[in-house]
Amino acid sequence: MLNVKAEYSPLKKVVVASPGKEKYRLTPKTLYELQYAEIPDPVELKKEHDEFVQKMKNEGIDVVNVREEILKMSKNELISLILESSECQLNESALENLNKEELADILISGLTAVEAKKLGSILIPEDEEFCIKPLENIMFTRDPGMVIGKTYIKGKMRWESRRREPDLLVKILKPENVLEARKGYFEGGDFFPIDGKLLMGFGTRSSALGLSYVLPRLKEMGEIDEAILVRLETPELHPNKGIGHLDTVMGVPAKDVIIYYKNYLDNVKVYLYKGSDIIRDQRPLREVLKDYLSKDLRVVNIGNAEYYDEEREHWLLASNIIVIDTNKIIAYEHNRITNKLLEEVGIKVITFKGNEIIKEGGERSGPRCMTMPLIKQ
Ligand SMILES: NC(=[NH2+])NCCC[C@H](N)C(=O)O
Repeated sequence: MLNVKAEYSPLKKVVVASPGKEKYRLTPKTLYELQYAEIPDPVELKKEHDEFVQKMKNEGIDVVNVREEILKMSKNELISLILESSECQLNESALENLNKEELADILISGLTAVEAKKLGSILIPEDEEFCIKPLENIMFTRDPGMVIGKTYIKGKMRWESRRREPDLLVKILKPENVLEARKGYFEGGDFFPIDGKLLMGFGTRSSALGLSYVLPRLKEMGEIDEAILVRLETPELHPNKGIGHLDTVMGVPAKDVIIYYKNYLDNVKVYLYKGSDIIRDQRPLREVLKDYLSKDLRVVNIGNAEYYDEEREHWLLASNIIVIDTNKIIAYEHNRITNKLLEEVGIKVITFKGNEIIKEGGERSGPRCMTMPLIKQ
């Protein structure tokens, strides 16, 4: 049973995806289309992710891992998904000889032309191609699906390399109430439920069309009555540089605390979805949020809004935290200034090292991106 009340509510059940063989398939040639900026050390990366997951388990959180859940699919289901995803003509009976672990791994980590040839003859002049591209970003479970109240929203991904993820997650998680985002783009990194309302970024990853499709439907379903919409601006719409999702520029660690990239957010346009209208609110986002979060909202500026610290800790994802309990979050260790400011306003910050995870670079990612809450109340 799904239930997500608010960004700042205690986390009870969450979806993650451990990194695996797909991370060994990044090369300078494929980085760009797979939305990466650098090549991480896959061994250290896995250790960092394991430590992060362990820290959630230590807090008694029920952690669902995509890599384990996918094994619950039948062999036939796995094979038909592989055939659907493949750009090459694969030999079905060779696939039948593989075990479930191997099939699941092909779906997530992809299939190179060399591997495909081992399964039967394929005609291809170059070996460096993928018959099935790796789901390089599956580790960022936040984005392809999201829960608000009891409704699961099946996302719609802006960039090609992630377009298989929403379907796969629905097949794995089998949520009961699914609202599918059918128009524009709609991604979880922009999506912040706040107790019957929604705070949502758009313009870089999610789009205005995505919002105009999903919001009225959420309202009809009784999951929201209003929404605060933040227009994200980026110098260049590019799959792996510049500003990405809303969670790369702000966080809501408690009902009365926000983490805020001031230099950027004070200049973005804010709209309110009320009644059946969308109207511009001329105030800076931090003022608007006082009406929705708390009159006594405390704003923790990234890097204390000191230019060099602010720019560095923004780039290293200081806003990208996961709330695990009331006034308790998990954050990257390396954002020391912002973390200290959070402690000073009464937030307990549990940290972990993410030196390889952060090399994803691209449109930036951190603890929030690596979690999809199923129960948060
Ligand atoms: N919610 C997030 N900030 N997710 C970050 C995802 C990073 C991933 N490389 C992408 O560009 O899709």
